[in-house]
Amino acid sequence: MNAFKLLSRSTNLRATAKSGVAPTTQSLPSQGEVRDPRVYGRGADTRLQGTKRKRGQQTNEDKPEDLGELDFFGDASTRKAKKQRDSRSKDPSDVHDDTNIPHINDEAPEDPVAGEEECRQILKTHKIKATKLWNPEDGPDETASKKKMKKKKNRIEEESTKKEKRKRAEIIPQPLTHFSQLQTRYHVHRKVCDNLGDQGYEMPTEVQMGGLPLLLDNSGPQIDLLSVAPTGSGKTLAFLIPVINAVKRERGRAGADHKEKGVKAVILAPTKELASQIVNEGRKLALNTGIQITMLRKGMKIGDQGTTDDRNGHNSQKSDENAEKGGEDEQDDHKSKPEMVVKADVIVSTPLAMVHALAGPNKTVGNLPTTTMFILDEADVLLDPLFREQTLSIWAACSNPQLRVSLWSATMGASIEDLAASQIADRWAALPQQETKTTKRAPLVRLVIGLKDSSIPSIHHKLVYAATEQGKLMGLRQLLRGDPAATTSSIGKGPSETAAPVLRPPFLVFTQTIARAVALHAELLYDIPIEAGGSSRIAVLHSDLSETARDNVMTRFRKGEIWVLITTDLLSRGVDFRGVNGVVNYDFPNSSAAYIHRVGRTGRAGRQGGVAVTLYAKEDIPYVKNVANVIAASERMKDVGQSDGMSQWLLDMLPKVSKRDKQKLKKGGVESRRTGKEDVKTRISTKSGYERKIEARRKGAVEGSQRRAKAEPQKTTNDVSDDGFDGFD
Ligand SMILES: Nc1ncnc2c1ncn2[C@@H]1O[C@H](COP(=O)(O)OP(=O)(O)OP(=O)(O)O)[C@@H](O)[C@H]1O
Repeated sequence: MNAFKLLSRSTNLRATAKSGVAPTTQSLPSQGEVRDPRVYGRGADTRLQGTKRKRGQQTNEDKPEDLGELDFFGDASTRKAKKQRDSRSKDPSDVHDDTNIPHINDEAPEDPVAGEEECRQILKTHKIKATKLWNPEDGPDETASKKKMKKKKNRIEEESTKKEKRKRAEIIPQPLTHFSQLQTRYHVHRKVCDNLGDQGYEMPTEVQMGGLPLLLDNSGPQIDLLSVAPTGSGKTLAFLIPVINAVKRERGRAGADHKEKGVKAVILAPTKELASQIVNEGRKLALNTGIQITMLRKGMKIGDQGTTDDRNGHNSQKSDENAEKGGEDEQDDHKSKPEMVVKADVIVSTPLAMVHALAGPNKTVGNLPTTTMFILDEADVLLDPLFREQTLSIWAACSNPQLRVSLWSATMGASIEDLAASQIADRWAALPQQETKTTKRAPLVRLVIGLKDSSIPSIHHKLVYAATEQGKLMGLRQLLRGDPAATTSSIGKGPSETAAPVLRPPFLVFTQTIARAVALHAELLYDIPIEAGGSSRIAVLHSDLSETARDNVMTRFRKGEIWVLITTDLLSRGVDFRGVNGVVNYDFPNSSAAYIHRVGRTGRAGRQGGVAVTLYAKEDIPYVKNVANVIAASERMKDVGQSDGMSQWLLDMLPKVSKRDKQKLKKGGVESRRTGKEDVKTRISTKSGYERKIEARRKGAVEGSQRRAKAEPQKTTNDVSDDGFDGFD
């Protein structure tokens, strides 16, 4: 099948008829919305049987504190305090808070309250697991004193203390099985629920089923949360709904005239693309609520912030590998722009932009005394050594003792969890005595959806051995042609290779560095026939492009004008393209987490049929096992008969990846592909070494003659150039 047949099928019906390309029977993510956005237990009927309640009737069970029999961590005083808060917020005289106005969703389906056993069953079906990592009932938290243990023997004590302390008690939140329960059960502001309905959201995903009941409270989240949920499973809504509702509730209580100034919530994301996407989602949710959500950009300052000395100092440098790793990309030229003061309820930012916004004169660092919600999206990247100092300095700037923190990612290693837990504990320990007397420390809860740090089971994973760089280029060209052979996995044993799903545009291609993405783009630019749109169908996106150029490429890809987008890990995290049919790892990912996030750009919101093809060469073999293990785990979660299989014998044969190799790979990717380290074998080009040598010689000759021409007096036009160079042939 040639590229024309494949790529023109969606641009010219006649061509399809002529080319006879049968419309694909393979289900594809690009075929539009799916009814069931969940990853696990799809199609399961999660209507709660429980004890029926009359339509519109508010029963005691509605209020969070009335989940007494399920109340997994509040003691009597907490429940009583919540009851007082709730009754206050429902004061009929409170004209600003229209909680009392009949809600649009009063026609909502029955919303029975389920018993613990039924909840447990639903949570099990959808692989939702919530555990408390720390709870006021557990007594003083040793975490803060962890740092005092210095010697090795203490470390052994620490381990046993940590294990003993971590009484991981499973908690059973009442799952949110329909968005209408946001109003009937959690009194989420009507306008927020209307906006959710207007966007067509009906059924909560697993992270929303488990996360929203934990975070929704009329006075704002009452817990700190670590949430690990698969890529494309709706984490953004899971943290935006509680934030917007809490700001709206507070506004209602304070009354519009006395709207308290200052930023109420800070959301951090590792890249501008992701931050911009979160702002868009948030604005759609906050429509007509009066809530301001703004993305912090270079040179912006935050209004109404306090100031503290820059005791911590912070490192605001940018590094190239930072950008490659899906890091942020701000240049340090923010000083050149006039400062714009931002006044918003919710600020979304990359760490660097926020650090610059907080930096004051004479090394003072501003603080955010009114911020009570701090959200880290892609938290494992934000707390990775590359960003850690910036992220922790922003966390420290959130000085409000009522601060609630939530961390979100599809991958969150134990070290990140421990770092977050100790940061929360240390922060509490550092609060002034009078604060801790009047403020109750929040429980720390961990919510895991499915198998932690794994890839969604709906994706078809293919590991293809290409031996050399040239082999990878050939393999990619086969994929462009839609050649089924190109997705024949070297270590998979699909039901039959011909059944192996074919990679269809639009798809993403990931390379290790910006230079390689640019080179690959140049190499493939003319592979797509003019009739199918030619070079306009393929583009490259990386952090060295201007903001305008990046926005333009993102828009064209989202519109479906671009079919193949070559990029670096800049787009591997969080960025949501609903209709991406697949992902090609042209260069091997730097870690299993990078693999999970890259391939997670497809198969989002329950879409089926996504394909992930990973090309690997000889130099990648030492690292393949990590990715193969992720694929094997994902295959095991597939429904019976759906699995593409993973040859266990080959898995066992693959060399184990040493800790040192893992760290080296994570830090800079495969050595021979690093910028400036490439050699003839790994450089991306079909020009042979000989051709490149000739070209370089010619280029040198041209430069030499240009230098001589500048040095000598102008010759008359009929003089023959004495360097014998007569132009390119
Ligand atoms: N309840 C829902 N029903 C249908 N679609 C949903 C629902 N919740 C979220 N989505 C859609 O799912 C897609 C992925 O959502 P989102 O980007 O929040 O995923 P994520 O978990 O943050 O992914 P990642 O781990 O890659 O950041 C988005 O297009 C969003 O509109």
